[in-house]
Amino acid sequence: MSGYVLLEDGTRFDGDYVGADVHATGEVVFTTGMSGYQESMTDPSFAGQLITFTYPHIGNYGVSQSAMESDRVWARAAIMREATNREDAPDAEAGWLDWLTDCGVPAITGVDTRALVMHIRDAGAMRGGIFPARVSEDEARQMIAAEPTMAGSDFVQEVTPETMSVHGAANVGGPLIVAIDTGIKLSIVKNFVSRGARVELHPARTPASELLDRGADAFFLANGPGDPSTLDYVVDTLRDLIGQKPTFGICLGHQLMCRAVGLETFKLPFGHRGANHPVKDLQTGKIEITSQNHGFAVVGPGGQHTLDTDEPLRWSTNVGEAQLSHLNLYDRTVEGLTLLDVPGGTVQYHPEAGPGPHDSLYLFDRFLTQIEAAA
Ligand SMILES: NC(=O)CC[C@H](N)C(=O)O
Repeated sequence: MSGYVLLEDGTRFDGDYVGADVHATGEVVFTTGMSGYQESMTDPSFAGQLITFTYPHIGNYGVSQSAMESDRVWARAAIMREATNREDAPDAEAGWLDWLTDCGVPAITGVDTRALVMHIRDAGAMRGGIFPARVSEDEARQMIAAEPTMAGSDFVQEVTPETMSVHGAANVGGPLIVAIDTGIKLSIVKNFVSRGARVELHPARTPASELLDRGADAFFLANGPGDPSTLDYVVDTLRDLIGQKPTFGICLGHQLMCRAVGLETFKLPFGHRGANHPVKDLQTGKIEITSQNHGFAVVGPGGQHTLDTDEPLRWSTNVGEAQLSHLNLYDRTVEGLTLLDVPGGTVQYHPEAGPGPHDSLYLFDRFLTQIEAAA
């Protein structure tokens, strides 16, 4: 069956409709990861977005339960150059296209993804959709226009759980990490649990007083979808938590912690999504190849979107001194923050690497050591 991708600026790409026979609208973004298609589709940070895969052949090792980053697909659609439903790969429990269909998620193949990505690179990520050919371009345009823009949208409301859940065994004797679940990836939870920690995931609107009453050894701020500037309710909570116990934030959590200590966020033109982003640790000078998935970033302490220095800038905040810890070497945006007077830090990238290189797993060990030292 034929179908097409339409962007809000009228750009159209034709292809073959696969997966569920329904249309999808949202923000059209691209990821350069060469693997991890299932992890990306089930990462709650992709809520509200259609993923264009730059890797030209998707589905070649199937899907499996162990690659789920949450209990469902959050991305609204997959846009691909070529797709396969291969079911006989060593770890495959199902074929990629059968799985998308069962999950009710539409997808399109045969798309000139190179041209689509170059267009988004030049024009910026924008609203768009995929549609079966029976939907007229006029109807499609109206559906796209009815979609809220990503800037200004709070998608955390959509992905945050209604009730608290606990992960990891109580009898291991490890620390209790109390997390605000703005859409956490399961591989982050697994990284904490495999290091002996217990993790509580709390709904995003849980008041600080309740979180402080949990007897936490540390607080954690998760990844998640949408525009960080809409999440004042989490930032306010955080201001009460930072300084009480070691606090670590990843991606959306980094953006919210940076906001809590006085920095602002802005929308990147087309975002960072992939598993090959070089990041410099400003203290050691070491470069990590990182996994990334974000459309917003933190404005530097001097008000710059991109930093013209490799110095670990320091400035004072409401919780004492802070220091820039990491820098993106592609576009020189802020990649991390260390709090110097209270135990805490953040990274914009994904050390859990689900999917991606394992260069940054040390950050989980470092956090656990920090928790131990503060106990
Ligand atoms: N992976 C994430 O946590 C993404 C954070 C935020 N939604 C952004 O796009 O910048």
